[in-house]
Amino acid sequence: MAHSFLSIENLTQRFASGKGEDLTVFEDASFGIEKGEFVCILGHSGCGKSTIMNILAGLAEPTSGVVLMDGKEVSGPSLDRGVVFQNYSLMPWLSALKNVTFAVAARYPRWSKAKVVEHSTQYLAMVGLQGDAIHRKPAQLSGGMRQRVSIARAFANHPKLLLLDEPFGALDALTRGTIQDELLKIWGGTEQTVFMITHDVDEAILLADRILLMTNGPYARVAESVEITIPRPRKREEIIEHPNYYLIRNHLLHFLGTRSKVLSGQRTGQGSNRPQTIRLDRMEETATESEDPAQATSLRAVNE
Ligand SMILES: Nc1ncnc2c1ncn2[C@@H]1O[C@H](COP(=O)(O)OP(=O)(O)OP(=O)(O)O)[C@@H](O)[C@H]1O
Repeated sequence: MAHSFLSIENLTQRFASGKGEDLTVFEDASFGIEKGEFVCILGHSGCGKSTIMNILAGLAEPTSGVVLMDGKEVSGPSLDRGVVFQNYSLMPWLSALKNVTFAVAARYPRWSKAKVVEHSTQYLAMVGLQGDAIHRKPAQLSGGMRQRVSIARAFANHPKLLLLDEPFGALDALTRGTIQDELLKIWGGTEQTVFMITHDVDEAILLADRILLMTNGPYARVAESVEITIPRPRKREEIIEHPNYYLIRNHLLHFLGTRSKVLSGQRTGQGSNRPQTIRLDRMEETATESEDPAQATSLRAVNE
């Protein structure tokens, strides 16, 4: 089988629980992400999303299994992988601009100082930060502004893979909406691949090409890969009008509400656990033979 751009192969994570027995967070998890894809992962608290993210970032080692990016094994952090966490992780003693230039200068050591500043300023402007604000230190910025700085910093470095761990979790709904739009705009203009953790079903539908659904832990599984069959560009106000919107949303909510528990702890035996591909598309079905509107729902499950 040809490898994806990002290939997660038989990833297993166990932690010593302190009571003598190990905690198996997930076992033999396998999935791929293609170049340029925007993939979100949804699952209940504790199922292992951040653990997967940390392994992808090279910040943690799995108990067994490998992650390949462009065919090469991921080990240790790299400038090819940009990470945005919920808690901003900005350097408090540097201005917003310097937080970005610091990273850009490390990524492009041969660039002149002027070019580094120009490039960084441009990315800050893309997330709506300009003028006096970019010379302020993180403590003098609002939470939303700080999060914009970390997003600008990550994007300005053109990582091949952008890892976002609940990047908008701490923001109010309005700011969240604005930054989601900015993120889509920047991502749309680049070749970047995005992997994002979120707890927000609507955010995932708005942003993702595919949503990975995890069952509850321990022995959590990435059980499904749900395609978002809503064309881009997507607008927050219009997306809910799309015939597939509630179809997909209900499927996700049902999984999170019921099936994530039912499927939890079910071990599928030996070998890699690949998610089932789910494609829900009312349009496909209505465009073909179905005459009964109640039947005009296509649910195709394809084993990868
Ligand atoms: N270093 C560690 N040592 C022991 N157990 C750990 C460690 N890191 C994570 N865990 C456990 O592994 C499980 C998965 O944790 P993880 O943070 O990946 O979950 P999550 O899905 O990201 O949760 P949340 O949505 O709440 O952030 C949890 O039961 C957690 O307690």
